Amino acid sequence: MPLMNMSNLPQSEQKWTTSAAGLPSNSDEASAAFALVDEFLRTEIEARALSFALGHGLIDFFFMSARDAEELASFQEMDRRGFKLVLDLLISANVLERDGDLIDLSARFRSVLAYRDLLEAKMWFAALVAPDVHQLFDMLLTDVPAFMRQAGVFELFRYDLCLDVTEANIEATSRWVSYTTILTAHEAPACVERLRDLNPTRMLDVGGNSGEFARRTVSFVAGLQATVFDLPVVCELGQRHVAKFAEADRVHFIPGDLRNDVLPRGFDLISFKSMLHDWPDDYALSFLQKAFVALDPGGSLLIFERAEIGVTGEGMPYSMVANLVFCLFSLRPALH
Ligand SMILES: C[S@@+](CC[C@H](N)C(=O)[O-])C[C@H]1O[C@@H](n2cnc3c(N)ncnc32)[C@H](O)[C@@H]1O
Repeated sequence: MPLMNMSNLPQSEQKWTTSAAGLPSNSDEASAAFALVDEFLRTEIEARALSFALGHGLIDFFFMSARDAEELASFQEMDRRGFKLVLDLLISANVLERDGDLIDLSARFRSVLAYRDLLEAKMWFAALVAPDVHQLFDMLLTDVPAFMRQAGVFELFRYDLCLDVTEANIEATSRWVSYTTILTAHEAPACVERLRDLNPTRMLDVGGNSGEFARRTVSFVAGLQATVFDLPVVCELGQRHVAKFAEADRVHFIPGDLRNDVLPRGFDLISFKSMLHDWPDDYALSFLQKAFVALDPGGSLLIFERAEIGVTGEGMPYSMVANLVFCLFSLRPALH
C-alpha cells in the first residue's frame, strides 16, 4: 500500500506562513539563515527537485527517520526512473545522504528546516520569476520600461489593486504580502539591532506592508509604539496579520496613498524599508520631504534598501534570480 498517491497531491505553492519558530534573533543569525537557505538554491534543477520533494511529502517522509530501499519503494507511485532522478539530485544537493543501505536527510538540511518558511517562500518566488529571466534577459539589461511591461513579476506586485478593499483585491494582494512578510520576518534583526541605541518611542513605517517590520521592531525596543502607513488593502491584510501576535496593541495602521496624502506627525523614527526603490527619483524625494515634515525635531530617518547586485568569484547562484529581476531598481548614490 503506497503511503501517498503522489499524483493527487497539490503543489506546494504558498502553504508557508510566518511562525515564531525559526526566526533569527540577531543580525548574525539572520545572515546565517539566509546563507543556509541559499545553499539549497544553488542550481535551478536541484531547487526544482527540492521543491518537488517538499511539495509531495518526501522530505517529511525522511524527516521521521532514515529509509531503506523497501520503504522507499512503498512511497513510489511515480515512474521509477523519475523517482531515482529526484533522489540522486537531492543527494547531489546535500539534502539527502546515503549511509550504507539507508538514505536520510543530511544534518545540514535538517538545520535549514528551522527556516522552512523562508526556504519555501524563496523557492516559490524564484520559480515565479525565473521565466522572466529566461525569456527577457536582454530586455532586463537594456530596456527596463519594456521589461516592466512584459515581465510576469510585475503582474504579482499590483499596487493599483491595493486601493479599494474588496475580497478580490485582498486575495490578489495577499499573494505578494505573504512573501514580503516572510522575507521581512527574517531580515528585520539585521536592522532592528541598530535601532535600539536610538531608543525611539514612536515609529512610523512608511510602506510598512503587513506590519511585520513594525511588529519585530517593537518586540526588540521596550516601550515603542509603531504605526504603519500603507495602501488600504495592504493595511487590511496587515491588521489581520498583526492581530495574531502579542504585539498587536503596539502596531497601528493608517491607510493612505503617499502620492496624494501627507504623513501623520509626531514620530521620532520614520522608516522606509524596501520602499523607495519602487519609485522614480521625483516621487522618492517628495516622499522623503513628507517624512521630514512629519518627523519630530531631532528624530531619525531610516532607509533600508538592498545593495547593488555584485558577482563574486563563485558566480551567481540560482537563488539570485529573485534579486536579478529588480537589479536595475537599486537606489542610486544620490539617494543613499
Ligand atoms: C516593496 S514593498 C516593501 C514592503 C515592506 N516595507 C518590506 O520591506 O517588505 C513596498 C511597499 O510600499 C507600499 N506602497 C506602494 N505604493 C504606495 C503608496 N502610494 N502609498 C503608500 N504605500 C505604498 C506597498 O503596498 C508595499 O507594502
